[in-house]
Amino acid sequence: MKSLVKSKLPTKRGPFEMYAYKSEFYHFPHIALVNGPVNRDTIQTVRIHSECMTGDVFGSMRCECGEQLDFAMNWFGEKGGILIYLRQEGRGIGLVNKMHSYNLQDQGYNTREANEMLGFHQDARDYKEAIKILKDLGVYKIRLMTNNPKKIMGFQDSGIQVVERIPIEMEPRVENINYLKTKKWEMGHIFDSLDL
Ligand SMILES: Nc1nc2c(ncn2[C@@H]2O[C@H](COP(=O)(O)OP(=O)(O)OP(=O)(O)O)[C@@H](O)[C@H]2O)c(=O)[nH]1
Ligand SMILES: [Zn+2]
Repeated sequence: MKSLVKSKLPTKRGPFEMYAYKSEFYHFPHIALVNGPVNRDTIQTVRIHSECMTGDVFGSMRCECGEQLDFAMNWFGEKGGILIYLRQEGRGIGLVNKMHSYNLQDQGYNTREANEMLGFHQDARDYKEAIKILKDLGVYKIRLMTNNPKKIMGFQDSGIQVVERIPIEMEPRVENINYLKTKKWEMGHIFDSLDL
């Protein structure tokens, strides 16, 4: 996969190079923010972040995406690393369906049940395009910042080695504690440092 365009992006968190990639499945381009240097032998710290407009842009407290994005960008701005921003809004079901899911969650269903009631799989994502982007950037060994074991499994037989997992656990709030519990107990996410 080749990038469409690359530009400099100085941010409050540090200096990044921004790359845009055309996706086969999503309308908007995936983005990579790179604070280098990158070469084949260095182990890069990588965050694969799925778009969450409500959390990333509007500061929603229903999930912890916005805080995770801040955490990763602060880390990479300071110490170097790569953020891949995939346009998989709502775990791949899109913003409008995610809002329908929020209404079901307000009636007492959890985030997994709500997805299934809307006719979707509990998690409609895969990470193949992220792998292609990392290869284009020349990355072959990574520390992956995630609590989701499925993201690590996505790298099996990919030619990219995940040498370590870096947890990215945000302190729960009243608005998202049940959501985090569902992710832990029904969707297999790892939250070792949180009492959920
Ligand atoms: N369908 C749906 N999507 C949600 C909901 N809450 C957050 N999301 C989306 O979930 C995605 C983030 O996935 P998460 O399950 O929070 O975390 P993850 O990316 O699998 O794992 P981490 O790497 O540990 O953050 C974003 O695309 C959000 O828009 C929800 O209740 N329903
Ligand atoms: Zn979110």
